[in-house]
Amino acid sequence: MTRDRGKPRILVTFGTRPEAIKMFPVVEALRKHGGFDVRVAVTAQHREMLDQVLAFAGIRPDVDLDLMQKGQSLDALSARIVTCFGEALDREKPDRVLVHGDTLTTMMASLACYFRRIPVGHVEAGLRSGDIYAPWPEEVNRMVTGVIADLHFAPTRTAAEALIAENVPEDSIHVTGNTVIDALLAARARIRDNPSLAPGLHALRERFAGRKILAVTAHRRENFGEGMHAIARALVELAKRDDLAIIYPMHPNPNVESVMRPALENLDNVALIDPLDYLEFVALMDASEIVLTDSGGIQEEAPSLGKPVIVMRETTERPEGVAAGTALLVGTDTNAIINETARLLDNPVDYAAMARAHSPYGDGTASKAIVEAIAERMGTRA
Ligand SMILES: CC(=O)N[C@@H]1[C@@H](OP(=O)(O)OP(=O)(O)OC[C@H]2O[C@@H](n3ccc(=O)[nH]c3=O)[C@H](O)[C@@H]2O)O[C@H](CO)[C@@H](O)[C@@H]1O
Repeated sequence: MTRDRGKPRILVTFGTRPEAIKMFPVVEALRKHGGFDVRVAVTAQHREMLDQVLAFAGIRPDVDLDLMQKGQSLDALSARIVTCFGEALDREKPDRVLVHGDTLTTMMASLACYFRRIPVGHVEAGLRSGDIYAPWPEEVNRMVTGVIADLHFAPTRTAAEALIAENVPEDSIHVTGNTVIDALLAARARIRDNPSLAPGLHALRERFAGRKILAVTAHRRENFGEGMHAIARALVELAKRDDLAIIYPMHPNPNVESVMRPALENLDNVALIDPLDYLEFVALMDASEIVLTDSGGIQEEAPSLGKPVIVMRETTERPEGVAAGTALLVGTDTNAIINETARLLDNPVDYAAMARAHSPYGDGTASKAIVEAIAERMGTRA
């Protein structure tokens, strides 16, 4: 390991697909700045889906802890992260660590930094649902990280206010927009320049030509059990419409598969497929009429593409989309999912009101703002 002499070392860390999507623009912006020795450490809390994003972003991690194990419990995984990431810190000796969001990687990496008095910058800080069990365990993961971090990059004013209400010093909070929009705009530009980059969708688009596409994802832990069954029933009912096709890239989780496969597998106008590469998923959202999801990141992305989002969750820590009129929080009530989707499909005025391409989550400049704030705090010149 060689140190880029004289430059402060920043270690960027993440472990899951959504974190990688939201952090690769930050890594790029730090490198572009030129004043930092930039290193990347992945815990690989999710292996395959993470690797796909790393390949797309052209990032080769400097440290790969490869921690994923089958059926990992939250406590065993937490213990492995704090121990192994701590050892990596002792080798890497960064001047600052950047973490993202609300995973176990986020919280346990922050804790390992705290034990060594290494300052932590928290990207996507200040999201709160107000309920420590929904989403679980993410709400507490991000709260603990917020207590340790000395730089908080809040994607929106609402997130900054949540931090201020928890007595986080205002001068440590920067409202930057969400880096997911930086990633999305980069991905969309790449596909528009070169549509052959998203080949997986061609066959599906041909199969469903003339139909309106609903893009669906559902895999949140809070929805396991009855929530998943209720979502499946709604999709079965919607699939009876012959003007529709449903494309559902399904998370490889038994709690999802065991419900969705029997319900949807044999329906003609439903494609239950493997998770898509990021570029393909962006192309799918772009090609769809409405997005139905319980995902966090997708609630942020779809409005930038002008797609109404039906959020199949009881609470959201992303209320900005609902307030801006681009997302509807419908929960997992079967009838509510069916009725709201049908209303949008059948009522062009309601649809147009939601589809106004307006994102409350930023304009694609979040990473640049984050790097400027770090450079200012560390007194680093380009
Ligand atoms: C409580 C909560 O909301 N927590 C969130 C949740 O993240 P999420 O719900 O956003 O996660 P997903 O839905 O898995 O990912 C979404 C991303 O993946 C892309 N995508 C999707 C389908 C596909 O087939 N191919 C893809 O490429 C898509 O465009 C988007 O960018 O957990 C994270 C920690 O795990 C948290 O940090 C985050 O707050």
